[in-house]
Amino acid sequence: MESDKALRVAVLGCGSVGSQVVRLLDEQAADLEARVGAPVELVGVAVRRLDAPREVEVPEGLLTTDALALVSRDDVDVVVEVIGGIEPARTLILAALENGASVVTANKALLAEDGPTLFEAAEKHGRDLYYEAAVAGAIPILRPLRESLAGDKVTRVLGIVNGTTNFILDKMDTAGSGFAEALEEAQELGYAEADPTADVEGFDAAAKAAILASLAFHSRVTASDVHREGISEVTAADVQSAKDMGAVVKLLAICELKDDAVAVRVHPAMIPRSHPLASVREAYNAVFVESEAAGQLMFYGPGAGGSPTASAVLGDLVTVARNARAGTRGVGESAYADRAVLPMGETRTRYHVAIDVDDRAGVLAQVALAFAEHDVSIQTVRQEGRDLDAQLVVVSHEATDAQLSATVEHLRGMEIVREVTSVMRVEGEAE
Ligand SMILES: NC(=O)C1=CN([C@@H]2O[C@H](COP(=O)(O)OP(=O)(O)OC[C@H]3O[C@@H](n4cnc5c(N)ncnc54)[C@H](O)[C@@H]3O)[C@@H](O)[C@H]2O)C=CC1
Ligand SMILES: N[C@@H](CC=O)C(=O)O
Ligand code: NA
Repeated sequence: MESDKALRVAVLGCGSVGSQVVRLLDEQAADLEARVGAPVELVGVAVRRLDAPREVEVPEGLLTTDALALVSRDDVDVVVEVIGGIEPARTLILAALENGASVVTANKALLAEDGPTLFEAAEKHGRDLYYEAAVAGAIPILRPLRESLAGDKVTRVLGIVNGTTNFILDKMDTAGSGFAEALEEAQELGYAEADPTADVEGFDAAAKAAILASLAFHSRVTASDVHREGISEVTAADVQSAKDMGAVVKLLAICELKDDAVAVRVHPAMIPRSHPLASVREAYNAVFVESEAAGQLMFYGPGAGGSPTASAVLGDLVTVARNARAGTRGVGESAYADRAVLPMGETRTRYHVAIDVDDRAGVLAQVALAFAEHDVSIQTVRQEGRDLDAQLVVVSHEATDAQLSATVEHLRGMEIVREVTSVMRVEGEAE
């Protein structure tokens, strides 16, 4: 790119995020030009259907249904990929890089599945690949990990990284909404993925956890390395059980460095209401980063939605444009540490278990014995009597996940246990 020449941008996909990118490119044109030092010009928008209703008016002549032809044009400097999914997004990004364009993408699914192929292509062709929007929407979290903390040793990343599930859990907790009703609202607000199963079953959060862990621990972590549980099995009883013990249910992504290995997991967990993550409402996200020298850092903001996500895309676009004008590239992949991935069974967690039992003498002792047999120590027990049965709510101390799940299986097989009504991990001490 010559110093006074416009930076020419192609946008792939004009849905929730793409339409807001197109809007901001138009509305902020003067400021973008001043910040980059050259005009930022939209030269094409690839869509699936020319006549589909859109949230933004795309200038005459810019729409095309041939995304491959658009990225293959020799006058495109940057391709913004906001189609999502694996294919054709991967083919289009690789074609763009091969053709000499830099790429800005929000596609966590692709980065978590096949990031190395994209990074290697960017390296090979000497182009930038930026993806701040892929994790926690508008929140600047990848750039801090990649750049600001590059001199520190990150040991843990913990957060709420999926807006849709946080929105649903929040509505279940505060408004008593049903799951389906809350999901529909999240979809209407543009938070959910094209297939909301990706949100609800934790795939989206797992992809983000893989990206966070790769950057934090300088090692390649893919979606398949992440232990994943979604929120489809979180019941109103779990939400109530959490309430009863002064806690709230959140879908957490937890990336930890254990000696030289990494442990990465996504699952619902109960956290105390006094914990900072408990106050993360609606589609907001929050990420805690712990590092040796800096200590604890917290990043908070809108984690989903077209406009917040477009903010992160535009930020990357400005960076890529500045790099291009300076004839340089930003930092590439840093995956020099080839770390093993710790199996979930070896990860240390705590469990909350609610059990319906016969209300008779010795029951509590038998339940305590079941925990002891698996070497799991109990932190608290609460008992509520009913007519002929009782509910015991046990919160364990930390043990391996394998010990804890074996304890639950043991309880399920006991004659005095009528039903295990709620099992959930517990995270975070009250702050
Ligand atoms: N919506 C959000 O809050 C966030 C979304 N993202 C990511 O941003 C990307 C886009 O997400 P959304 O805008 O929400 O999805 P969306 O489903 O609203 O938009 C995607 C658009 O791409 C179009 N498309 C599909 N195949 C195409 C093709 N071959 N050529 C041209 N257009 C095609 C679809 O018709 C649709 O309009 C995804 O990777 C998503 O994971 C990231 C952060 C937040
Ligand atoms: N579907 C995602 C969108 C942002 O990444 C979410 O709900 O967080
Ligand atoms: Na982000």
